[in-house]
Amino acid sequence: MIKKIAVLGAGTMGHGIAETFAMYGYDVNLYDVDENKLISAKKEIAEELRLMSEESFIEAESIESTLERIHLFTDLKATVKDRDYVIEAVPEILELKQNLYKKLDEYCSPHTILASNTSSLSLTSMMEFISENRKERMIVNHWYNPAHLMPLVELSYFGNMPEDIFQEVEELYQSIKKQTVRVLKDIPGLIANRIQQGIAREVFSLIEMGAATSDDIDKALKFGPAFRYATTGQLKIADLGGLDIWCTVGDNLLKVMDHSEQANAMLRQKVSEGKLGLKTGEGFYEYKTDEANSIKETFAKKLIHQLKASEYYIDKS
Ligand SMILES: NC(=O)c1ccc[n+]([C@@H]2O[C@H](COP(=O)([O-])OP(=O)(O)OC[C@H]3O[C@@H](n4cnc5c(N)ncnc54)[C@H](O)[C@@H]3O)[C@@H](O)[C@H]2O)c1
Repeated sequence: MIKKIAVLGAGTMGHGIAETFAMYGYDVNLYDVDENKLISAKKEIAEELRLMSEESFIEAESIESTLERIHLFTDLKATVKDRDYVIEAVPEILELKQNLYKKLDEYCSPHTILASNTSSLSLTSMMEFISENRKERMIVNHWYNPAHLMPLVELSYFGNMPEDIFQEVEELYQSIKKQTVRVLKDIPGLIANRIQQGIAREVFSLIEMGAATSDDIDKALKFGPAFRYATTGQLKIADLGGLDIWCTVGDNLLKVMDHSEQANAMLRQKVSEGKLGLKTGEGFYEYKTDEANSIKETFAKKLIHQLKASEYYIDKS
């Protein structure tokens, strides 16, 4: 049974993953090569817990004990030596991850399960230098950002891991109230990122052709397709509407929609001009320098409310 967790990399994803396991009572060792990252991660976790408590998602009294369950490390061997489950959220560089797994294979106990939060690297390539026995205990567990608020975790189900070990991982995620899905093929981007890129490609194309303002395109998504996607999903929606209708509309529309195989040209232009969004004050919208924190807080609050609402429609089967 998985009890002791290690999270490697305390950045955008790692801090939120550590926070989530600790919120649900797990003992967590959080490791980073940069000590400053560990310090800022702990501060960020405390802030996020405060907001969740203000929004009545967690009890205020639980914050201190949650923080006490997260132990900070800069020594990899010490981080993982007694751990049952280790999840890595280090930068998306294949060699870096391969080297890390080589060390983990050596430092971890034979029963330890090794998971990667990779967004785009194949499990097969990350496993290249590790022992055959450990390959049975390696898995991709892809979380969504922000990790402590987004329910989805995609689990690779590629056949390398025996069923009983896989079920242990699934049960781990059930115990922290995540919605897992099994991804059956080792494909770049797994499932959710591919769907998201498909939507983003058309959204960027619509703004490029001047079909509507940024605000109206976002509203069309939020109050149109995304509104029902949150509750029902594309395939069930297709069934509800009728596959014949989807077939006809697909024939009419898909040929006039964006087919490009690269990132959108207008998006690339904005990047080259340094317009990177909130962090530089301009992207598709403009931002005042002092409003970044309140925008992020409002985003997090909305997700907390969405998370509470999802109790009604989440798949409990
Ligand atoms: N950011 C996202 O939205 C997102 C979403 C899902 C998955 N991911 C994936 O999660 C992983 C981490 O992404 P991130 O956005 O959190 O990155 P990040 O840059 O925010 O954090 C990475 C952390 O790893 C640390 N690090 C660097 N080398 C290390 C090493 N050898 N050992 C331990 N720590 C090391 C860095 O100091 C940093 O704190 C990547 O594989 C990424 O593709 C990211």
